[in-house]
Amino acid sequence: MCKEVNHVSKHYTLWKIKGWTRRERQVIEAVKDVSFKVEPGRALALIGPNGAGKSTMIKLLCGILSPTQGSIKVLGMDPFKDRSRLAYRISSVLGQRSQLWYHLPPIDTYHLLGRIYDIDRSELKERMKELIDLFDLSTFLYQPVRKLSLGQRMRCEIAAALIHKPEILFLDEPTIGLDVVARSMVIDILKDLNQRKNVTIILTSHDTDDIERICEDVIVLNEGRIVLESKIREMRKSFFHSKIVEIEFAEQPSDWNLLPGARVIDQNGPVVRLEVDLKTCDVNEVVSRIVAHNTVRNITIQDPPLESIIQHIYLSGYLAGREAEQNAQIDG
Ligand SMILES: Nc1ncnc2c1ncn2[C@@H]1O[C@H](COP(=O)(O)OP(=O)(O)OP(=O)(O)O)[C@@H](O)[C@H]1O
Repeated sequence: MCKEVNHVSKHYTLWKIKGWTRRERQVIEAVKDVSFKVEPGRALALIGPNGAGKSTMIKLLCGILSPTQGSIKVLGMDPFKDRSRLAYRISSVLGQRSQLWYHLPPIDTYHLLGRIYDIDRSELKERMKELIDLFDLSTFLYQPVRKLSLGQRMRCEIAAALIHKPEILFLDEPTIGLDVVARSMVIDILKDLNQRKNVTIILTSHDTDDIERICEDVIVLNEGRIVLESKIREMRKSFFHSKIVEIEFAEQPSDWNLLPGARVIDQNGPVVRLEVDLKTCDVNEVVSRIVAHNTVRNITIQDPPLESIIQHIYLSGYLAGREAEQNAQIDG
């Protein structure tokens, strides 16, 4: 087992100043009784709306925070207590915590990290060459980090995280703010690391494209609790109760003759997008009726985007959480 999280909760305590002399204690339950396991070599996405507890969970797994309750084992160690021993075997790229020295060029950070991780000089040279080629860093390797673009900096940051060949890589929003090219490069590299080098990846992202391209497993958090733990493929299957039909009419449609269960979600001139609820109607029947009454240029039938499934899960998780809280209040 690569990671085991057992009934973990994390509370933050805030003190609100009330007047001149009084302080009021406020406890924020960022993670509530969370348990899950991750096998080596997997790629797991932690997703959820703002404030769901994703970053807190990543910080708990890296040993930056200690749990208020419960226990965590990463590679057989307690990440908080064995943080320095574990640091040789894991790595993290967390948005606000840069490993790169701001006023120095990335190459200097790489040499420094080589010393920190006791990497042999010739091995470090070889490793740096590999990473510089992989992330295409050569043109800005000697420029101070403060002069790099966001995309260049993120590539340098991930390369720095990989210098000691970690077995697990934690990433908090690795593609945020990157342009299409830099983003695609980062995604391809992470995917490759996971699939070919067997590096376990745990990431948080708000981007469904990142999630689908890099990860096979997903945990959805909402208000600190797990609301769904699944393989992405299965999540798609079990939540797909609709199809999206895009029709390009030869001229403005006169009679769509829509069945109950089909609804227009978007229209742009002669191009119309319908959502068909598969529980109440048959997509083929919807299409045949439209074709029988109109001249049609093109039809495509697609699954709805992963984003809409995730929205649905957030909403149902949110409602279930609210219901549980209300029931607890009534019982109490
Ligand atoms: N250092 C802190 N002190 C107090 N409260 C905190 C602290 N860090 C996070 N929180 C609170 O804990 C909850 C979970 O925050 P967290 O950053 O883990 O969520 P998140 O899912 O990563 O959110 P986002 O998607 O916005 O980054 C939020 O209510 C947040 O305000």
